[in-house]
Amino acid sequence: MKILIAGANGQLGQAMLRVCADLQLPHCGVAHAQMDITDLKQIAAVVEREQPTYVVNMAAVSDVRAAQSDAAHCYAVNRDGAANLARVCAEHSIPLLHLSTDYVFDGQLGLPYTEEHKPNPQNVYGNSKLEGEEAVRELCPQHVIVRSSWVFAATGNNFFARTLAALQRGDSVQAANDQIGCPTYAVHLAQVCAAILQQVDCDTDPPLWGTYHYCDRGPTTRYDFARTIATTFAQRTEAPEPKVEPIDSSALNDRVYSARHAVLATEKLFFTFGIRQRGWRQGVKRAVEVAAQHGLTE
Ligand SMILES: NC(=O)C1=CN([C@@H]2O[C@H](COP(=O)(O)OP(=O)(O)OC[C@H]3O[C@@H](n4cnc5c(N)ncnc54)[C@H](OP(=O)(O)O)[C@@H]3O)[C@@H](O)[C@H]2O)C=CC1
Ligand SMILES: Cc1cn([C@H]2C[C@H](O)[C@@H](COP(=O)(O)OP(=O)(O)O[C@H]3O[C@@H](C)C(=O)[C@@H](O)[C@H]3O)O2)c(=O)[nH]c1=O
Repeated sequence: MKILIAGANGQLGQAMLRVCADLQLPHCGVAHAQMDITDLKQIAAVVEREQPTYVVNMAAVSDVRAAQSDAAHCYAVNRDGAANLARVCAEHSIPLLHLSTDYVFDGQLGLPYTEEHKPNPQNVYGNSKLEGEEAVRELCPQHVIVRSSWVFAATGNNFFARTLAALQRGDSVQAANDQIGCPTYAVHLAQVCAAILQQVDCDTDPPLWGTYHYCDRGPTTRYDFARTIATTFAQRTEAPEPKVEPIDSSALNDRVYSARHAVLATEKLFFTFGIRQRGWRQGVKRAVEVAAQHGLTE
């Protein structure tokens, strides 16, 4: 077994490197500078050189607002880059594990989304990820697509890290209380990806190819998520708890943000692979600890 991780410098890529190292799974991480997934020849060369038995695609344009203002670049990476990886994987009969998002759904259902629900993306990022999924399904039959949501880690461009940075500066935080979803700790999601590959590697019959949902346990609002970060931060630093204010998404004055209810149902993953959800609050504790080790003001 050898896992090639594309997008290895991202928040999920970094978590995957750590999890593979902890589990002693042979792996090789390639960052954007080493393998640009928009370049088919570069992918082919890296695959020839590294001879992986699995490829994991953690490379993407994940900044939802930037995607909206540069759609061409977003489609080039999230759709065409995914298609390039799928082509090379299929040519070498290498299974591809590809990451996708709750943003393929419109967030209007009011119930957890299963893998059977019809996607209806509402922004460029969500649409580019849906078209990336479709390319993977069409071009690489041996695939696993994992959709997740609200991924966070101690560092990187994510809601957790931005909120923690604001709290450290002593700024008050406003967080949307009309967006419901499931935060997911990057390490938990990476552990799920590793567990899936380990089971696929057991050569199960029938094969387990397809689309699965994973998010951490416990639907919540952005407001409650931010409050939990604030409480955990205050406990860690023994400082008074900073103020977090609930607001409507409409008050953020950005068309990309709107009220949504996008909870992913994870039963298919459990019944197929036996993988249970971890709690996101446990992830927040861990991420605050990790941030502290990297210089959280105390
Ligand atoms: N963040 C979230 O909340 C969620 C993310 N996902 C999905 O999970 C996956 C990982 O996301 P996440 O780790 O959060 O995102 P990050 O933005 O943290 O990481 C993405 C990585 O991809 C790299 N990258 C960008 N363009 C290319 C390219 N053309 N070729 C190779 N690498 C490239 C980036 O490098 P550089 O910065 O140098 O360009 C970056 O290191 C993505 O597929 C995303 O859609 C799914 C659900 C939720
Ligand atoms: C600026 C601001 C934003 N918000 C909210 C609005 C918005 O939903 C969110 C923005 O944070 P993020 O950029 O982390 O969130 P966003 O870009 O919406 O996150 C998404 O990222 C992509 C990659 C995904 O795949 C999704 O699952 C989801 O996690 O925070 C506040 O609550 N308060 C604020 O002051």
